[in-house]
Amino acid sequence: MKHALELNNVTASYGHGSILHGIDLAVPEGGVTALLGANGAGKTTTLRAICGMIETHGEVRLFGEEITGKSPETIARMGVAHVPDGRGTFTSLTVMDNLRLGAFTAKKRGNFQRSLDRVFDYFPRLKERVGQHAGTLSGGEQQMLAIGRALMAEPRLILLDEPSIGLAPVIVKQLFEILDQIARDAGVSMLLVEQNSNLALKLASNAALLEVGNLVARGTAEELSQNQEIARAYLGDVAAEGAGA
Ligand SMILES: Nc1ncnc2c1ncn2[C@@H]1O[C@H](COP(=O)(O)OP(=O)(O)OP(=O)(O)O)[C@@H](O)[C@H]1O
Repeated sequence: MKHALELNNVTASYGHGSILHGIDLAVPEGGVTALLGANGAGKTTTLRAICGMIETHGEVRLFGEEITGKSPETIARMGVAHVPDGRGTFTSLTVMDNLRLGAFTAKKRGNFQRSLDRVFDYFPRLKERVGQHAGTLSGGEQQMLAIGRALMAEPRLILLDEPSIGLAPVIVKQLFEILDQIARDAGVSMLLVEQNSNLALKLASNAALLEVGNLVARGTAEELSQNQEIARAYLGDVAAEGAGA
């Protein structure tokens, strides 16, 4: 199987003591992989390590090419788009200007209008609000904008950090349907960090579980859903009753 992303024995730190203790992880090309784990397990840190934002050792490969130690700008230009937790949109800029900034790394490779049309197809709400300041959007709209901005870069891999956080269940449902659509037809691979494990495992084809900086389980989303121990710890009682029964 071809991999969009591979992490081999990756350690990462914020300067004192390692947070990731030698993790191995793979994201198959064209699929969604969920990275699960409790608060503080190191999920966000893993995404930052992939993006080149923190000190990282071991081997990070993007479509086979080693990117360990490269700058965040280089990694972005190589096709990685990061949608951070907290969304990271520029609140004082309009929706359109945020989308323009997203296209910055795609200038040579892409077609601005085609990308914009595609983003508006996925998120018609953004088209209705092109002139509005991002800071005045609802939480769901801001998340749409963050994902739309990532798509403007025409990425090969999107790293999504807790897209569901702070959103009402009905908005989360809509958002995940669109993510599913994007994964199916945009030819992009995704690594999805989510606290909402049930939701993540429905969208993902593969999943991995982090516990305090160690990767303790990997497999298909179905395998992880069926694992009784994981179901008890991360998926709630109902799932635990169903798993392994
Ligand atoms: N900028 C930082 N400087 C120092 N330590 C940090 C920094 N950011 C995170 N950490 C530490 O790294 C560990 C992993 O944090 P991380 O944010 O990666 O976890 P997480 O799995 O994403 O958790 P959550 O689901 O709560 O966001 C935590 O112990 C945290 O305190």
